Amino acid sequence: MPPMASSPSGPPIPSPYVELDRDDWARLRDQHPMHLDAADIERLRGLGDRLDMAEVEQVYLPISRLLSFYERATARLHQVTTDFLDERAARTPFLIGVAGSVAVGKSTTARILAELIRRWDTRPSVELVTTDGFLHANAVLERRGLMGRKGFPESYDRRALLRFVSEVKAGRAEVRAPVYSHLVYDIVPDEQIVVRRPDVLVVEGLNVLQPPRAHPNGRGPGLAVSDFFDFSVYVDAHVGDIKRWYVERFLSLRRTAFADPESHFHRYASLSDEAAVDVAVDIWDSINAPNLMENILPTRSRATLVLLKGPEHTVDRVRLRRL
Ligand SMILES: Nc1ncnc2c1ncn2[C@@H]1O[C@H](COP(=O)(O)OP(=O)(O)O)[C@@H](O)[C@H]1O
Ligand SMILES: CC(C)(COP(=O)(O)O)[C@@H](O)C(=O)NCCC(=O)O
Repeated sequence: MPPMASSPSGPPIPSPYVELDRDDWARLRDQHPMHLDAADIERLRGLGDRLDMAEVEQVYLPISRLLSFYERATARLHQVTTDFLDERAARTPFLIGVAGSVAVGKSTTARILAELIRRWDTRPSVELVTTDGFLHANAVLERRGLMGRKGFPESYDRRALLRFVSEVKAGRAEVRAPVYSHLVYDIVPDEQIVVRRPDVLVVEGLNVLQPPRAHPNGRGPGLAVSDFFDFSVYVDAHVGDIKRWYVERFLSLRRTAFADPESHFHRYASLSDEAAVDVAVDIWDSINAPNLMENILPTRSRATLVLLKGPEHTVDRVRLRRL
């Protein structure tokens, strides 16, 4: 059972979640078909992730089945509103948010969900956008003294991200998103992702479940990106495990991405293991851990579904919102 929220007075508030272990969750796949093979999974798996065929079948196929029910129910709900307004129903994309810490494996989760949805019988068109494209460029972050705060809410152009998501949801024919490069550690000038009225949009990023900001003129909070989500997933793990995955990934990146002279981290390519661990731990402790504790973890309770990973990077338990 999921923990009950404790309150300072009175009986505990019942949790809106039901928590299942992996075996019980796996049964909920029912007859949902598997269309991915080992090569697809290899292609979709991020560096350091342990995703395998069993995890896709036991964890992600039940999610895909649930999402197909949500998608149909959401379309019907939308129809109710347009009928009520006596308007002609315009198609609106189904939006899914994927949140969680740096190095927890959000991008693998987002890619696998996108791929499974593409293979539904209805063959929906699916786009995937990561929020790093909405980070301010390094030049702006430097000017504002925010280079050590990359990934914190204030390091993003939140208005542009909100505009992007709301325009896609409104069914705009063509909406553009900027592109970030992990290699150069900056926004790529003149490059954009063009989103053309997909049936489904997956939005992945650290801060996609952030609550709305207080309005500067005191008129109360405005809209948040998550207000446009029809479903959201938070990828969760113990902070000590995530830190270890971050450091291990940093060590492997020395031989791959950092070896590229274009890489922002190229100077770390030739570091010894000990020195590389020191650098990775320093970046983790000074940027990513405080961001996780202050900004990301507090948004977990806003997710529809929480995937709880064990020390081996595998999803061991699933928590689904039912209230
Ligand atoms: N310095 C880097 N150079 C190249 N690729 C990177 C670097 N840091 C992260 N990546 C890649 O970027 C992707 C997103 O990483 P991250 O934001 O940590 O999210 P997550 O691990 O939750 O998917 C991952 O596929 C990761 O391997
Ligand atoms: C680019 C990121 C902020 C992630 O962005 P997201 O796509 O989640 O919005 C993050 O991967 C990052 O680079 N953080 C800065 C500290 C570090 O180098 O790990």
